[in-house]
Amino acid sequence: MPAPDKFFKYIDDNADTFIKRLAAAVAIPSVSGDGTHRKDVVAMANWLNSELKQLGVDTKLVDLGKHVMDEQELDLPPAILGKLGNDPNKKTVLIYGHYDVQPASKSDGWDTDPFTLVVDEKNGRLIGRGSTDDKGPVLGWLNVIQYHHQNNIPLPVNLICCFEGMEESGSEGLDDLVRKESKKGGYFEGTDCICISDNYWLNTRTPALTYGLRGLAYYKVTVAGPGRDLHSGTFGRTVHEPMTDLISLLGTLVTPQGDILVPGVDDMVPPPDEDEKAIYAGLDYSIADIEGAAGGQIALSSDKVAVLMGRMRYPSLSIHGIEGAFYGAGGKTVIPAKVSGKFSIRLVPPQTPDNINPLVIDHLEKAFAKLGSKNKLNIEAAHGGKPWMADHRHWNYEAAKRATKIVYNQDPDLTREGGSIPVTLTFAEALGVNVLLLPMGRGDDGAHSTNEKIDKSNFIQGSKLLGSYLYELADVSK
Ligand SMILES: C[C@H](N)C(=O)N[C@@H](Cc1c[nH]cn1)C(=O)O
Ligand SMILES: [Zn+2]
Ligand SMILES: [Zn+2]
Repeated sequence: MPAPDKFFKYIDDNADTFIKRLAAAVAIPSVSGDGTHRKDVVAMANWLNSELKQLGVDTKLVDLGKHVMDEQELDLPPAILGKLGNDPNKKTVLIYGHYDVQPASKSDGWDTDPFTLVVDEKNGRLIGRGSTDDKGPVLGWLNVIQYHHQNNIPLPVNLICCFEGMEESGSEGLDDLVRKESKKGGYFEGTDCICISDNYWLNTRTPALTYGLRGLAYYKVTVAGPGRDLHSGTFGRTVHEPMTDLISLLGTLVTPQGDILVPGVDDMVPPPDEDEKAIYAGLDYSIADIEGAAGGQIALSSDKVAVLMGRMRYPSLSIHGIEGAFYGAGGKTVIPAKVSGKFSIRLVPPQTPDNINPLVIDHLEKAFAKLGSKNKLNIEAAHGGKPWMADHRHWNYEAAKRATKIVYNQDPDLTREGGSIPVTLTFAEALGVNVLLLPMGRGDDGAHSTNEKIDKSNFIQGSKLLGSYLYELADVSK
């Protein structure tokens, strides 16, 4: 049975209430990667837990223990597990999402306060940190549940929820929980399939179903020598400078064309055959889409297939920042005593952090030795995750395809995502069931960036899509 018209109408009629709830979520700065915000991440967990309870979901908060971040021991934010429905005649779907966000501050270049949701009526946009990644999609599920709860209508499937607060910082603690609860008698027992709404369409017009994610290996490389910051007039050309060493090292990692210079990394990936290239050629995507989303005419190639392969099926190496460097206004003439470069590699099969880390460490050590510097080098392999691919011919995808057709009157693009959701593979392996990624937002949403947004239509139609997917799931043959 398809989702009833009443459901679609309810979502439209309650759009303002849903946007208010999104505003309340965005207002909690649940930045997992910054220890000073840990209490906000926990506040966000409590808020989400209470919203779920009010909607009739039977929830519990699970303590994930402690971890060390930036030399500080911190409590991990809890995972929220929830259940709604327990009918043995219905399929059981596990939904996952995250309630933490990337850091954001007005000084990064936001036009408005990142933690105040701005409703831009003129352009139909909801702007704020987490609007598309991943508070909007998580609340999309709540919108669906609210319709059923308020109207006393059972969901067409049994629902198991798993929401975490550390996804943007390596999902620490979650893998163990997922493995434990996937065993016989565990909380996730009986799961037939999984759905994750935490990525984006390729463009701004075509809905997508996603069957692959890149993995991630994140590094912090530190160069230190002087006992404190130095005057460059007094010490310039008299000492080995950490910043000069670090910049030289970072310069050995990747070319401006994106080729990875760490020996063995690019070579690990087999080239595509003609059939695979045809898949990329068939996707609704253009150079204007990537340049529009990037906000500049800066694509590495004018060939759409090459650009798509760079995002979906090749590894990439990005340099993110330098800690300890002078970055303020004015012309401070300092030699920083200790600087840390941060970079990451997005991984594709057969790459994993375990087989990539030794290559990166060996390369950096050799490159540093060549500098002949007396400074000290420290390399930290921080968080990471393996890449993931699913069978997109599975009934889970069929249900999502039908739902997309109903809500958007369009067939979805079948995509592989360039980003990473580390726990996806853990769920797939631990439960042995199919995982579907069902994105809500558009390719130009600016996740992780300044002025992150979700279009109001994506939030509202996306909520209909999630609900409709549950109805199609109930119908589709296993
Ligand atoms: C695709 C997902 N919404 C996402 O943004 N994942 C992050 C995960 C991550 C890892 N380190 C920091 N964040 C990503 O792909 O960067
Ligand atoms: Zn993210
Ligand atoms: Zn996300």
